[in-house]
Amino acid sequence: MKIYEKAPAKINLMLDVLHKRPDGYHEVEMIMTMVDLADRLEMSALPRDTIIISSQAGYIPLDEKNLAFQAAKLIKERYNVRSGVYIHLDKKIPVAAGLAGGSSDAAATLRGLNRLWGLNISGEELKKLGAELGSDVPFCVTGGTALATGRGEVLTPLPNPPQCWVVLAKLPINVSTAEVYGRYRNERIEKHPSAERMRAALESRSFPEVCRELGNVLESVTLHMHPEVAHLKETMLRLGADGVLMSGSGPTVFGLVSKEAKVSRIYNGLRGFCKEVYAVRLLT
Ligand SMILES: C[C@@](CO)(OP(=O)(O)O)[C@H](O)COP(=O)(O)OP(=O)(O)OC[C@H]1O[C@@H](n2ccc(N)nc2=O)[C@H](O)[C@@H]1O
Ligand SMILES: Nc1ncnc2c1ncn2[C@@H]1O[C@H](COP(=O)(O)OP(=O)(O)O)[C@@H](O)[C@H]1O
Repeated sequence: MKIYEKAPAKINLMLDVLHKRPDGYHEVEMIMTMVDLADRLEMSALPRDTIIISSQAGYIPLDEKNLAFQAAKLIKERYNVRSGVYIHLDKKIPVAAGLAGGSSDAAATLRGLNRLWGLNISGEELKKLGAELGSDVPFCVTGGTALATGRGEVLTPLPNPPQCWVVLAKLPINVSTAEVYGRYRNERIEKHPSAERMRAALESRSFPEVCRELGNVLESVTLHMHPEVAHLKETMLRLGADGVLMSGSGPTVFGLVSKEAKVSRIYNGLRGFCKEVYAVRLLT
């Protein structure tokens, strides 16, 4: 039997950092949603007690460093599963981009193996397992749109944003999430984004208000280290995007666009100097 799971990318509509915790993580307030840019996972049972990962992407680890491997190992150990699994990852989400590709693969592995091995693990339990793998994994288990607090694992469902186009652009820069959080300083932020106001914008289903409330305090770190990301943001706005923001710790920048007619202009304008550009819909 083969099980297929889709692992979509997330974007952060707002991200605020409250303070650093004694455990080294940062207390955050984020509103996240999914976009229709997804990895695809194929899982099949193996008679031998082993986990094998393959991928068409040459640039991700295929051993125990892979988050899908870690998810499979965790579920096997916790539920005493003796059979093995072969997982093929068809990677479409750019890696280390602020789009939670690895986290979404881990979440899809948890969902898929729950089905493959008939374990009947509840959604709540899958989220708890996910939190052991990474702060963004619990959100990726359920998807939709949510307010994430704590270190990202405490979730409150919210209404989806009004449907629109999302243009994503990633410069060939590597950004480490740990380094960005490590360099973050609260006192450098003039105006923090507001989870309350973004929530109100989502509840009133107002696209202009969603665009107005976009904000991410981690931009203060990544844009300082890589000024070309700020240039990318400006270009996207100039080309006509309705709202523009860096996702997560970056470096991917996304633009929200309501009118389809504008999308190809923005896409083509960006392709001039950025190789990785995607035009997708929100996953609502
Ligand atoms: C910034 C965000 C925004 O959605 O996403 P990405 O840019 O990674 O996609 C997340 O907070 C990232 O979540 P995730 O990528 O799962 O992080 P983890 O693996 O749990 O942690 C990686 C490292 O980031 C730091 N970290 C992460 C989360 C958090 N709330 N505080 C932190 O300080 C810690 O140094 C940790 O060792
Ligand atoms: N299945 C996976 N897909 C992508 N990256 C993975 C995976 N497993 C482990 N990684 C590693 O996780 C790191 C973060 O990748 P990713 O989740 O794509 O980024 P981000 O946290 O910025 O959204 C990368 O350094 C990558 O090598």
